[in-house]
Amino acid sequence: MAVGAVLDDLAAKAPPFAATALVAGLLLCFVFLRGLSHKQRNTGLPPVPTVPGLPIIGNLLQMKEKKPHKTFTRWAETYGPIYSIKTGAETVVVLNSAEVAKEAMVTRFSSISTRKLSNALEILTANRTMVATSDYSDFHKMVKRYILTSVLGANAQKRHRSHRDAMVETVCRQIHDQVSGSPGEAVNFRAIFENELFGLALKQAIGVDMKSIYVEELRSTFSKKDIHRILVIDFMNSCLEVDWRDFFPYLKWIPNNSLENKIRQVTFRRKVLMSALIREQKKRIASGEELNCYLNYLLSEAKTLTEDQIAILVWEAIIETSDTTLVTSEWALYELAKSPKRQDRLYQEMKNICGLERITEEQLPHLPYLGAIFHETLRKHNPAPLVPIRYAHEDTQLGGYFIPKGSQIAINIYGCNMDKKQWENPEEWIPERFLNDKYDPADLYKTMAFGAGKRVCAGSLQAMLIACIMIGRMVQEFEWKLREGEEADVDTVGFTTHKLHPLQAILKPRRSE
Ligand code: HEM
Repeated sequence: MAVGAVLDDLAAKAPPFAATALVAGLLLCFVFLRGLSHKQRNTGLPPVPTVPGLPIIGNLLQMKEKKPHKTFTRWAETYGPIYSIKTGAETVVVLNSAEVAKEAMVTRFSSISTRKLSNALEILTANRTMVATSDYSDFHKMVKRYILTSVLGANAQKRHRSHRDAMVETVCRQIHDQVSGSPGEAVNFRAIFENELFGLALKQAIGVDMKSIYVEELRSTFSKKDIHRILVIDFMNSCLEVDWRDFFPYLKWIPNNSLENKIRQVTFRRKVLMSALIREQKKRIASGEELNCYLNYLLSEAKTLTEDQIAILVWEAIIETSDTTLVTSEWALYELAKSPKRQDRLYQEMKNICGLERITEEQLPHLPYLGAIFHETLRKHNPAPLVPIRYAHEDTQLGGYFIPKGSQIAINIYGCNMDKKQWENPEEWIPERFLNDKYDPADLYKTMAFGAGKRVCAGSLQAMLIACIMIGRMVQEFEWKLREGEEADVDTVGFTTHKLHPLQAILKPRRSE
């Protein structure tokens, strides 16, 4: 429903005199409290610069472009690295430089540790049960420890190594088959990698790569493709659902049934599918089969969690493994396919270190150019351009400005990585910039791509291992060239920055399988 229609509806429901008196009373209280709170809060710090907008709706109309990170970055050129906007009744402070972003994520973390979720995300994440969406609390610390110990930490990643190695071999084999079956035809790398990466996610999370499952509640058998759609794609698309009540919380009492029903349906299908997957794995575990997976770990170690909480946490590990690493690998291969010189440089680097052998994870520290390609891809094509919104739960300060309690904080990582003061020619993909002495090759956090501080991404090691090996192997095996007309195809789509159209590249094997 449009905002105007909502306001008309409200006016029609209230008797005119009562409504006028009520509005006047509320306005007086508001003016009085505002004055009072200003005096109470006056810290001597100036308020953040604001982007001018319209009454009631604020800057909403100026954000029609579906990529707010780009709009925010453009505004930073006029209003500076920190400014505030109004999205309806909400004040959002937007941070666009590494300096203020780090201040928010590290120095002022204690005042800005709480997530602000949209109505859709509250439902989709089962009231913040995921590590990534929970508020910073004992629960968050406990579940972050669980996912690191069982899946994402360095030791856990060693235990899951065979799954990663097997996945890379399967992807290579499938691409070789396709290239030899239809030489000269463009290959859709995403279609192949997406399926195998999802298989890896399932192995880490529930112990097996499921080919299909029967779900009693839906009286249907679902293929692996269906499972991927329900667990990953439907969720990602639903994250983008905009509920106008997010911008006008005081109107939350007005139902928005069509949106809520849609979201609840996505949540229901995920719930029953996850239950079916977990039931199946419990049978395996009961039959004595040893499964090194997150589900097994949570069932035996996380005694205080409910079954529903375990299902959400296991699903979280699946969805997070399946998406952002795919986005990064595809963009890196797009850039390399566009740049034969850089592709050749990477090939030579690997030849020097690996000889005729296939690249291994142990060799990664000796392949600085491959590392630079990974970091430059994260910088330019960051899969998570905006950190999930936080809000200041007490008065605080950022960049020398006063930030009142209740402000939402949008950390624009894309903006930080496009900041002309920090990066020379930020629009260009130049991996060589990371070969500079000022960067420690082992540092995973050369850009803000993984966030920072206590809520830094838990999956950065896994993302680096999978993406670097996948990029390296693809270049060891094939010469990559973009299909004609692909050069300008740089648009993105989705909650993470998926390439709008899958990369289509012509591949020439460098050696036979
Ligand atoms: C290139 C790939 C990835 C990028 C760019 C990325 C980026 C991010 C960012 C920006 C955050 C938010 C940090 C914050 O709120 O301060 C985050 C959080 C998180 N990420 Fe990643 N991520 C990636 C891959 C992964 C993978 C593969 C996993 C797991 C399988 C993962 C698991 C998580 C978790 C659990 C959190 C929540 C951490 C917390 O709230 O304490 N990420 N990630």
